[in-house]
Amino acid sequence: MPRRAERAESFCFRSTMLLVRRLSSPSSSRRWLSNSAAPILSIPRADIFRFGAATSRSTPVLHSVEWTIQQDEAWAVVGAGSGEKAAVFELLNGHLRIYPSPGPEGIFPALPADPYTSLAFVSFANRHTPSGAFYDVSARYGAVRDEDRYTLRQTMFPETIQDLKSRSRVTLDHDRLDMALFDDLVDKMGLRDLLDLPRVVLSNGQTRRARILKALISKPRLLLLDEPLTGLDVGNRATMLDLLHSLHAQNAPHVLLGLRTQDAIPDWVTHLALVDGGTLQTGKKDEILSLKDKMQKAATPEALSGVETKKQGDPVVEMKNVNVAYGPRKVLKDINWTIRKGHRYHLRGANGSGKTTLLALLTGDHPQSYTQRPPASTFSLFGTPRHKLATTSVHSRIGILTPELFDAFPRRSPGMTVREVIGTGFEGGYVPVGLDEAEVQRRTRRVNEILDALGPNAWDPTGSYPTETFASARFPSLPIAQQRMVLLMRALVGHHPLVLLDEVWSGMDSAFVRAARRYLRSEEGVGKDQAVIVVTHLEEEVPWVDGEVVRVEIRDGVLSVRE
Ligand SMILES: Nc1ncnc2c1ncn2[C@@H]1O[C@H](COP(=O)(O)OP(=O)(O)OP(=O)(O)O)[C@@H](O)[C@H]1O
Repeated sequence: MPRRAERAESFCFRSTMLLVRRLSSPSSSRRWLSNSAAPILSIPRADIFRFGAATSRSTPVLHSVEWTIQQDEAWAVVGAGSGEKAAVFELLNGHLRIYPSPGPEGIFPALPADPYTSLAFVSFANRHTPSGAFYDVSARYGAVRDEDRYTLRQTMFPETIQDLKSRSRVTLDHDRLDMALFDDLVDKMGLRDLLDLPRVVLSNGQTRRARILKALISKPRLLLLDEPLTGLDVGNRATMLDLLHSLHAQNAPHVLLGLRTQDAIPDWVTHLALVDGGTLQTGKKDEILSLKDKMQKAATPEALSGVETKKQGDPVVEMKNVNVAYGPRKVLKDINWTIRKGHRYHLRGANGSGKTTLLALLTGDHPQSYTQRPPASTFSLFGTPRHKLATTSVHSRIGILTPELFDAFPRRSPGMTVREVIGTGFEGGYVPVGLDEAEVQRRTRRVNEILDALGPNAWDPTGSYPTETFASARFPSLPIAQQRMVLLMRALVGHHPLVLLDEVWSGMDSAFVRAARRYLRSEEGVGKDQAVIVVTHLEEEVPWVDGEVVRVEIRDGVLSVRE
């Protein structure tokens, strides 16, 4: 019997078709595509430059691009480097210069004269926080800012809220607004129960579905979705793919996906655009797949010795009967879990099942981490009851990378250098600290060691990116995949007793993932005196294989541990 939440979040193809009929019904105020026979996209043959870069002297971002998308085709852009895939989406969003110029008719023959008013772009490959400003990772648990109180429903219609108006990326055209469509999509995307909760409390997967919903209710003609499945659990992936397929089949809207080279390609995708080394190979799926296979080397983990999964190793964390509830809403229920030194854990569970909440307890960021006390419950970290530890002391003993930390990490221009960012991992803070000379030397050695292991040597295919250039680059100026890698180095640099890695692979292409997995499997990466928890929905992203890893699963807030 499927669980209630699963039933609520699943939908059948038939009901999707009803929805699609609504999306494409004649009562819709506008037709989806202004010219029904013309291609969606047409770039005859061109080089692509940044605006301001001289054509004669600069290297194009993408060269010799030749790409046509017909209305009955379904395309995915597959990127070996997320920076390069991002460049393709920049091109489609009109942020790059096309040479020779496509002329007044532009590159979207089937879209209206100003195509960008009918195109929506949602990316999960890149962070979407607009400024480099710091925000509080724990805001979700305390609703510290006024805007954190806005419900999901309110943020869907920002024009109803004065101070959200100016921040809305997707502006809703009232002419196109269709409440029946909104209601249908809310049900099909399993968001009904969440509509009146503050937007900030939504889990990652819930937030991602909400962002796609927001784009769809603006009724774009063309929907660009970069890595839409990132962070979605297996059930929600299938649901989302079915929905996108049905919408695409009716051109309501036409959907173009962005995928990483290691991602599975949906069956209904007919054509691929493979971006690699500044070139874009376009064509039928099978032809391009054979090229892709050559690029993607097998990433099967090597045999590993020394990792324990038996009930040995001193406890790093002990949880007995730990609970988290918001009023009547119970999110974690009687959690019993001993996390031990030397053990590697794979934590999984459907979207909204409680994984992030559990991690927020472990980092001490969740206010209810204080309230877990005997006799009702026990919660100790590093041998001390949590309520007797200062949160900063907890932070200084945990190496961590999560989507929330990735978004929150300061990026105000010009920002810290890569070396400085990695160095902040020793203390777990966000800024470098003053130290005595011996400690500076020790830390410098360790930072150099990790830069050798996970810097450009490990993932730059050209071999021409000096580690020192990378180390002194400004963190905010790096492409997203490299920023993730730097924050992974920050999480591992201090050899902390507990390492928490939540969805660290999103936005990372296969070369980065291979390098990171290899390092995590080595003694230099994480030692026998450390416990590591990896959170991912995808088995292939777990660095360890059966026998090396303890499987931990949360279902609706109930945790089970399989040693
Ligand atoms: N302050 C809050 N009030 C009410 N519900 C909350 C609050 N904070 C979190 N929740 C709910 O708790 C549940 C667990 O959220 P959590 O982020 O831990 O899920 P998750 O397993 O990490 O999901 P995902 O895989 O999508 O990241 C969600 O349904 C979320 O909406």
